Amino acid sequence: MLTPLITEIQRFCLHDGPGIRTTIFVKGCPLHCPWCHNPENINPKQEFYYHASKCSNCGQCLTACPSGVDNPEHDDCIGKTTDRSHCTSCFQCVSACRFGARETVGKFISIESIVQEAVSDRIFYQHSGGGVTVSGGEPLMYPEFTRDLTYRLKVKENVHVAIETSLFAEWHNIEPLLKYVDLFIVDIKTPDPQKHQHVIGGSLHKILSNLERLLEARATVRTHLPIIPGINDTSQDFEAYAEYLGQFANQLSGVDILPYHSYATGKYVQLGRSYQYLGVPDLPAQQLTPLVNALRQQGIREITLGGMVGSSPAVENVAGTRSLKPRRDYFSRPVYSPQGRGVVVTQR
Ligand SMILES: C[S@@+](CC[C@H](N)C(=O)[O-])C[C@H]1O[C@@H](n2cnc3c(N)ncnc32)[C@H](O)[C@@H]1O
Ligand code: SF4
Ligand code: SF4
Ligand code: SF4
Repeated sequence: MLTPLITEIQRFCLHDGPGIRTTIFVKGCPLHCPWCHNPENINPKQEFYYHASKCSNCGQCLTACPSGVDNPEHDDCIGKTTDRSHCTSCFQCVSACRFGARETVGKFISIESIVQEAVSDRIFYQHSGGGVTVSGGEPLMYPEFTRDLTYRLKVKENVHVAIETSLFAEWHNIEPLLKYVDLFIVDIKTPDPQKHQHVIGGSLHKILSNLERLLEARATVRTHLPIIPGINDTSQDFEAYAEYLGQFANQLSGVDILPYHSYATGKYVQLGRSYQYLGVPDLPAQQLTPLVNALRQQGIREITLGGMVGSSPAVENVAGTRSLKPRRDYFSRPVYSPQGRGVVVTQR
């Protein structure tokens, strides 16, 4: 069985499905969305973060590195650069660093341990209608692992299971999950097949065919539409999305519009990678009103800006994208949302 490295088991998540959830992030993805806010989950292998704020410039990592990064032509700590082309991922620099400025990303955790950690928050799931979400990276890159994990969570532990996926996978690896996954959250990154192939690196046809098969099988499905400047933010894109999804208005449980945000910029730097969207401002939620209207006209059951939040998807019914109010989450902390994150804008 191909087993993924895990980058995080994140508790008390409010944006990855209904209620309070634990989200499990697997490392590895067959696609490469250049705006991805989880860049640490794209490469399936272990990497390291370099935390500049903790670095004392002691140079121990350079001395420890066997791969020539302490060669005189490299006059600086490799962690500070975006060029790790000489790096062989031996992580001797991580061991050498006494200041915690270098940190490995991704570790193997047994399915038993993942399940144990996830079910420790069962009480919160029960009170909020939450559960566990498998995300990443791409869970379907590890079909047997995901099948085994969701089987144990659903059948043995009886918790609500969601999966966040691109659906870029073979149907025979998706079908077995129908028994164990309560909610499929499916990302449609552009309605344009050519752009999908060239920018993201996978077939849109395969993804949509899998989506339609899930709907035929009567799975519970929401779609995520990440709206990315220069990729899928024109009125033609919005119309294409609405026209396609409108065919399934009665079958989809909802559509979540995710405005582009740049909060992962720092992670790209820490991973020593360049970020193609550097300087691109976050997309204001107001700009997405035409998409909301186009989807609404097609009769989509529920539309949110930013995804589901809190104890129930039906948390609040806000008439328009402008009337964004602070809300209260499960622990009565106000949830302010400049982008309209998690606001249900329409429900039928
Ligand atoms: C990181 S992906 C992981 C799961 C799966 N690989 C997928 O693409 O759905 C989780 C969600 O984050 C969204 N996302 C990624 N980068 C984003 C960004 N910069 N702004 C807004 N949403 C983003 C994706 O569109 C997807 O809905
Ligand atoms: S060993 Fe750690 S603290 Fe010292 S230079 Fe390298 S990263 Fe910075
Ligand atoms: S992980 Fe890369 S940078 Fe660090 S010591 Fe090994 S080769 Fe050098
Ligand atoms: S498919 Fe998901 S995890 Fe993979 S690069 Fe795109 S957004 Fe990131």
